[in-house]
Formats: sequence, structure tokens, C-alpha cells
Amino acid sequence: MESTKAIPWRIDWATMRFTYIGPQIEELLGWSQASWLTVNDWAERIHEEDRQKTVEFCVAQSQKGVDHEADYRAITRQGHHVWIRDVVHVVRRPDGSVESLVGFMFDISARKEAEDKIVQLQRELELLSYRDSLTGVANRRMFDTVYPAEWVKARDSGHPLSLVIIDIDHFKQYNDHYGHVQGDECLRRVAHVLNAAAADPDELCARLGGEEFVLLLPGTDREAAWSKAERCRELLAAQEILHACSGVGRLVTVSMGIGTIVPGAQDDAKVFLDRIDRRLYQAKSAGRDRFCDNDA
Ligand SMILES: Nc1nc2c(ncn2[C@@H]2O[C@H](COP(=O)(O)OP(=O)(O)OP(=O)(O)O)[C@@H](O)[C@H]2O)c(=O)[nH]1
Repeated sequence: MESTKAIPWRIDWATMRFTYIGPQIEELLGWSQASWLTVNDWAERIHEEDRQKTVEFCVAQSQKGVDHEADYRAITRQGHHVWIRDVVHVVRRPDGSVESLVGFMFDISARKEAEDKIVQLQRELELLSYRDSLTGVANRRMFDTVYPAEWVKARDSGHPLSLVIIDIDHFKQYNDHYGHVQGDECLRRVAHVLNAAAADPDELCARLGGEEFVLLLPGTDREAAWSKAERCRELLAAQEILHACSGVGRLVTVSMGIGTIVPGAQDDAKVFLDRIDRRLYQAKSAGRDRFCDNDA
């Protein structure tokens, strides 16, 4: 047993002293075999954050006479820590009283590291699933998650909520003329500009799909939403993205539907979104490269 990776040990229940611990413990944790005298030596060598719950759990299980296992970080003599799985068997006398505890300690650091890596990857994946892969701004899924929450916040607080829906003008012609790859690049640049315009932490710029984007602007009144939309146009104009076949001008332009609401109990987030979308199409039919903020 002393040649295996698992480290065997035995504790006498009456005295709470180690009657045996495998010599491999020194290689694993740095503490000599002879230094493991009582359960206190074991408890003191458990990481502070794991100590209380591990000791309480193991004592309770042992008192009940139940075999158990516990994962915890053991402190090494050098001050580092190693993840241990302690598997404990409670040895009982014929009358049922506890005589001793015997167990094995396993080094599970590699497994814990792999588990941590998986958790981290899952978090990254979760974040990525809310990003539009082409432009890097938030995607429709993110908007669909955040918008209802902001709606409820605005309704409860009585603060205004603004939406700006933005669509690139004659983007089909852009793609047809410059090709899809340059079309993608154009989308990235427009997204970048819009994202820069909605830079406050509670503001959101999301790509709704195709060449359509939305700015979700909590706590923003009508006037401030207009300034935001103006800012988007200025920033986009400064990019000077050529669009030879636009028909509107020589540069890429956008049309926007804008709206502001202090949601009341009867209002519906979806209805409001549809209304702003209709305003966008009013801006399109009125000649493009403009805003519309009222219903025709
Ligand atoms: N390059 C590129 N093009 C896209 C992408 N998604 C959608 N499109 C293109 O966007 C164009 C949208 O065209 P339309 O819906 O006809 O709109 P439009 O030409 O912009 O015309 P208006 O909106 O009326 O000004 C289509 O040609 C789509 O192929 C994308 O991810 N990359």
C-alpha cells in the first residue's frame, strides 16, 4: 500500500490520534510522516476556506458511523495547496460504537484543474453565445434578454426608455457592387461606430440580424435619444465608407426609427418595438438617410 499513490491512514476514535499514515504523505504535502499526530494536525493543514465545513462534515458522518468522502485543499509545508479527496471508512465494534477511522487520501489536483478549466470554458461559451460573431457587438439573443428586463425597470422606476433601430441603406447594392467580403467589413465598421455611440455601461448596441441594429437606451428621454442618433450619423459620416451604388449619396448611410416611452401597466414591450420598426420603414420610404420618431 505504501507504494501506491493513495495515502492510507488510520485514526483511533477514542484518542483522536493517528495510529498510522502512509510515508507518501511527505512527498505529497511536505509534512513528515511523524508530524501527523492528532486530528488537529489534519484540520490545521486544511485550507482555511475549506476547513470548517470539511471538519464539521467528517466529524458528523463519523459520529453517525457513516462512510464518507470529502474534497478539500490541503496546505503543503511550502504554503501551496493540493486538492485531496479523502475516502473514509468508519470501523465499528460489534456493539456498534466507533472504534477507528481508516481512509485513503487521493491527490485530485489534476482533476480539479480540468474541472476549473471546463467551468471557465463554459463561462466563455456563455459570453460568446451573446455576441454576434461577425461584428463582435451583442446579438439578438442578448437584446431579447436585456430589453424585457430594462422594460420592467423603466416601468417600475418611471424613467424613460428609448430605442433606436438602425438599418443600412441599400446594403444589397453594396454587397452586389463590392462583394460579400467587403459587405462584411462594412457591417463591422458600422457596428463599431454604433457601439461607440452607446458606450455607457447600461446602454446596449445589438445586431438584430442582417444589416439591422438596435440601440437600447435606458434612462434616456426623447431629446437624448435624438442626440444619440445624431452622434451615430456623425460617427458614421466620419468613417466615409464609399457606397458607389447607394442612390442616397456617395457614402454609406443609415435610416433610423426612434422612440421613447415611460412604460405604463398597459404598455407592451413587443408592441413598442414593432412601432419603432415601422418608424424605421417610414424613414426608408421618406428617402433614407434620416430618422423618424413619430407614427404617420
Ligand atoms: N455581407 C453581408 N451581407 C449581409 C449579411 N446579412 C445580410 N446581408 C445582406 O443585406 C442585404 C439586405 O438587403 P435588403 O433587405 O434588400 O435591404 P437594402 O438593400 O439595405 O435596402 P433598404 O434597407 O431598403 O435600404 C441583403 O443583400 C443581404 O444579403 C451579412 O452578414 N454579410
